[in-house]
Amino acid sequence: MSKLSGKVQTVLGLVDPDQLGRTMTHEHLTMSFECCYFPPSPGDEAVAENPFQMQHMYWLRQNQYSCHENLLLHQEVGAVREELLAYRKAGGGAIVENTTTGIERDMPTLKQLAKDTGVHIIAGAGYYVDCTHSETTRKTSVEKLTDIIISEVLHGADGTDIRCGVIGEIGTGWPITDSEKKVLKATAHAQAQLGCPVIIHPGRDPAAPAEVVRILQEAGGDIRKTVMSHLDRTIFDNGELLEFAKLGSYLEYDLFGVEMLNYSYNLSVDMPSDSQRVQALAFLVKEGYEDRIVIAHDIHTKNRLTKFGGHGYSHILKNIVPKMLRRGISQHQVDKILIDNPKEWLTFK
Ligand SMILES: CC(=O)NCCS(=O)(=O)O
Repeated sequence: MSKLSGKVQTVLGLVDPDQLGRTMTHEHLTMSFECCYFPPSPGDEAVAENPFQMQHMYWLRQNQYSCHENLLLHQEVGAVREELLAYRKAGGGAIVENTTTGIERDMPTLKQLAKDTGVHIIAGAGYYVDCTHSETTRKTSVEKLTDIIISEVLHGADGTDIRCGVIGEIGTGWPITDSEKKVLKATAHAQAQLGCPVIIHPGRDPAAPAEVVRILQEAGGDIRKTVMSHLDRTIFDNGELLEFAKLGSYLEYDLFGVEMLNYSYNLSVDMPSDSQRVQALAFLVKEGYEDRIVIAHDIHTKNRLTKFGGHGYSHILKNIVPKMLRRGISQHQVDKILIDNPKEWLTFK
């Protein structure tokens, strides 16, 4: 049995799973999303150059990916520190920081934030989507990628001795590219050796989550210990959702706070509102999946911080939990979603 077994690995070291408390399973505290810049519509260029003004706030909320500066979350460490202190005050205990190689993971800053705020921070190992893979990553074998991921968990990431406690978010698009398939296989191999949690960013197609599960399973991954992220922008039909749920992964609704008319990355998608997200949770609970649901905000742009008029990391605790209770999800079920399920997932086998 490894020394990780039965523990959760935070950036400050191993902790007893009961110490975590309420946990957001998919956030970012410092990262760059420049890789996914989406040019503004003709005529909007001037606003996009100077978006952080009251009269531009609605535009920014609707076009968060069309402004370079908005994508540089790593410039806001001070604001994030304040937010984490507020998150603790609101009853939060832990945050899974999903920034992987390709979107500027910053392990020393995560460690400092954990020290400064008392929030348990669990960092992610592995690689983001194909367009962020370096030439070296593309040429690296599955075996070598597996070794790198394992080393990020056992010894530390990015030349530090600060260790990751989860693999992911592992980025995939649609269709899944060869390089992404290689990373998925390495993820499954590493998970089989470490008994660790995994979290996946699927492509924007209803078939994408199940295809990822198939690849992981074939490579020996543990689907019961895997979170499928971003279901709110990926599977819209309740029948398809139940079909996917049967495969056994954790089901993550992680875009709480995002309400937009046009989803730049897939205009055929109608991004749900927070009310619709709560309806999806209530549906899954009614269908017996209360042990498999996890939730978060996936904050990855500046405009979503309270400093810039956004909802911040405490939105779920302050606003969504009361709404869940009003829509028939019991306090016991809320606690499962926020405390017990993340704890089970994050504990090494
Ligand atoms: C950082 C990240 O991957 N966020 C997800 C954005 S998406 O629009 O839900 O794909």
